[in-house]
Amino acid sequence: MRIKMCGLRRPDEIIYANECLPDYIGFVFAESRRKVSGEEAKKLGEQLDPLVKKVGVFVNEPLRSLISISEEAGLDIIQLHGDEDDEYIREVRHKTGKEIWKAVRVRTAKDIQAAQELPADKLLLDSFSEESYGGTGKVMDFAVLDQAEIRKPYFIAGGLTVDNLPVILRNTEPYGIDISSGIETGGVKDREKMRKVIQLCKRRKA
Ligand SMILES: O=C(O)c1ccccc1NCC(=O)[C@H](O)[C@H](O)COP(=O)(O)O
Repeated sequence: MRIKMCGLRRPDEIIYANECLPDYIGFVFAESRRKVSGEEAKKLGEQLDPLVKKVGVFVNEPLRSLISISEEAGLDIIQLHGDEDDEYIREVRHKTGKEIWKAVRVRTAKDIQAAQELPADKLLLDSFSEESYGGTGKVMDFAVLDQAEIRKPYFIAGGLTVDNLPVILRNTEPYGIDISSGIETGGVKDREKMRKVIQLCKRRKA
């Protein structure tokens, strides 16, 4: 199972990622306390172990700006976390040639069914919140996953922590997990929590 750790924005957080080697780290380019610029992401990415892929998280970003950030930061994958539609996603693929993940803020199974008709490669199933598009630390209702016929590889996200991961992993079969708030203490990434998440997921792989 793949692991994405999202919202890294400080050099020490990159050091922690290099120590524990998640499959992906995410840079948030949307409005958020975790927001980084293309230039900051480029500098952080230069310190990152090349084994770890860089995912850029965007919310309804104007296409030109997304392309320019993607090039500057040397992103491997584009994660669309807003209300991006079929046409926009096709344009992103055409202009960047990158793998695309579409985030779904899940309320019902219908949200998932609708999103999997979009031309994205993978889905990232996140909790719904009125306040923010993502990174809320809110857990979704995982029962919804059983009501949807999910044909694309998907990540589960939203409020995952070292405490709830073992139970969630026992009851779901995702392609990967995505975690941000749950590996933070006082708003910054926590080396020990990052290490623990990797340990828990490896245990599941075995
Ligand atoms: O992380 C953010 O601050 C953020 C802001 C706006 C849009 C998306 C954002 N994050 C996207 C992610 O992929 C998060 O990892 C995902 O929402 C899960 O976050 P969390 O519940 O904090 O683990």
